[in-house]
Amino acid sequence: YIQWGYTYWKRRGLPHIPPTFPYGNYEPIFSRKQHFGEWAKSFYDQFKSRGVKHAGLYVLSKPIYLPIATDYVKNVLQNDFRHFVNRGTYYNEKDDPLSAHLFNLSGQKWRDLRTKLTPTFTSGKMKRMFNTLLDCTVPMREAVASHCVDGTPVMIKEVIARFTTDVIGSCAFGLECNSFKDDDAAFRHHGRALFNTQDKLNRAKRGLANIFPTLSRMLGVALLPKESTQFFFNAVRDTIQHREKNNVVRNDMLQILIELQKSNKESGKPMLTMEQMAAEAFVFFIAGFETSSSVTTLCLYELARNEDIQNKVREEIESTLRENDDEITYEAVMGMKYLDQVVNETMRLYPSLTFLTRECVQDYPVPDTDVVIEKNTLVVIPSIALHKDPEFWDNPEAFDPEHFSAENTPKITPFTYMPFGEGPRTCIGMRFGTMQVKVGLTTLLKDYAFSVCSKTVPPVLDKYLFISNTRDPVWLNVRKIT
Ligand code: HEM
Repeated sequence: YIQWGYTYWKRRGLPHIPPTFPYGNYEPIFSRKQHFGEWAKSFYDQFKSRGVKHAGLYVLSKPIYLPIATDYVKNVLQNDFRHFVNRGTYYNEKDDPLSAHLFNLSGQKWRDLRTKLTPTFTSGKMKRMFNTLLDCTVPMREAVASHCVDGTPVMIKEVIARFTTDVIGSCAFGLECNSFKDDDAAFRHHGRALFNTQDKLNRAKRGLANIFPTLSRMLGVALLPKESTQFFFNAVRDTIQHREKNNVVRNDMLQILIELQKSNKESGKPMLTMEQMAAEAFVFFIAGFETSSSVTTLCLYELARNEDIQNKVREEIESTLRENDDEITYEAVMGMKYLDQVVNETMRLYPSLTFLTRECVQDYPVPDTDVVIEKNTLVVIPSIALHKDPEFWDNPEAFDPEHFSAENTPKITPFTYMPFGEGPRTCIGMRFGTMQVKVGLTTLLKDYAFSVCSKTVPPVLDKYLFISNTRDPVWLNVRKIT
């Protein structure tokens, strides 16, 4: 029966690599030889060199569809999105209520919630949150300054993770997280717990849930640590109750959820439950702090290795701030063109999600072929492979912000650069994430110069995580600019 299962793609006439029992094509992930994104890239590269436009893979016995040609990628993510509405990630509303958030939800529930939450991230709302975000840069700069005084290298990844935790805690939950004052501050503690890859039981549960979601739901598998679920739920409930009781109004995402709730009530539309509100605030936290922190950290790492590029960004920051009476404003930060190029190039080389997924929700005949992608098939789009494909990028492994210069940007082939995903399910927090990364970089680079030190090692992806988090700490030397 298993052997027959392994002929699935052959029977459909799709190019594939012969699978072996029991892992299918998934052995390098089980033996931790490769990160999932690197694994998907290695197949993309193999098929691409054979001139193949799409292919099939097996995760254990589960068939996976791998589009290679950019028009096929575009069909899945955008043109034929109605066939691929779901992301195919695991959630369990009953046993793991905080997992039922926008990132994981499927079908109509996702559509309804996406429409409701989209107004949270307009540029007007971003401007309203800008000063809250700016306040969070003060302890970050103090932490970096202390290393200039004693001349020790700074573990920049931890400093930035504390900054983004404070930012999201403040802008999503309306709470001061104090990540810099207290090494084990609650939000930072739970943030670490959520990305802890040392817990073997949790790793096994995660693997089971992603490969066999229906069985896992039946078994009541919950992926979030119970104490973290309780912590985030209480934080949201207590804050909402406090605001309602004391008529407190703040410029943050929770306030936007509260206002949404009020307008739903007035117009007789269905209200969000407290669990749903907590799940949304939670996803803003989990999707927002680690992604932005990785991008900022890896950007500083690349700038430390490329002094000329670092100097050029700093010159732009200095001249922009000079023209702006030394004030860091939303318009000043978002208007810097070279900074934008540098951030884009960081996300090309180190996308936070090295691959995107979609689940087929109704049988899909692939245009101009005899192949039909069946309902429930998981589609994997290896964005990192497209980001580094030599057909689309000159010198793809080099950190070169000129890839995004005014001259080169119009030449970028659509669907070969997707740091925030693409199509209707693209990142909802893109504006906020970009703003956060750019504010972090502007406030640090204007006063401090970064360089590599003896402890700096090239970033290696943590193979236990699906997102692209670096396995080792990132150490840099820092010097105050006089
Ligand atoms: C630099 C920072 C960030 C990066 C690189 C990033 C990247 C991504 C990517 C690649 C996706 C998947 C898109 C797809 O499948 O097409 C995604 C989805 C998502 N992101 Fe972000 N993100 C960032 C910041 C944020 C922030 C700050 C928030 C919220 C405050 C956020 C909330 C979400 C949510 C809720 C989704 C799911 C959207 C949906 O399914 O409708 N992200 N993000």
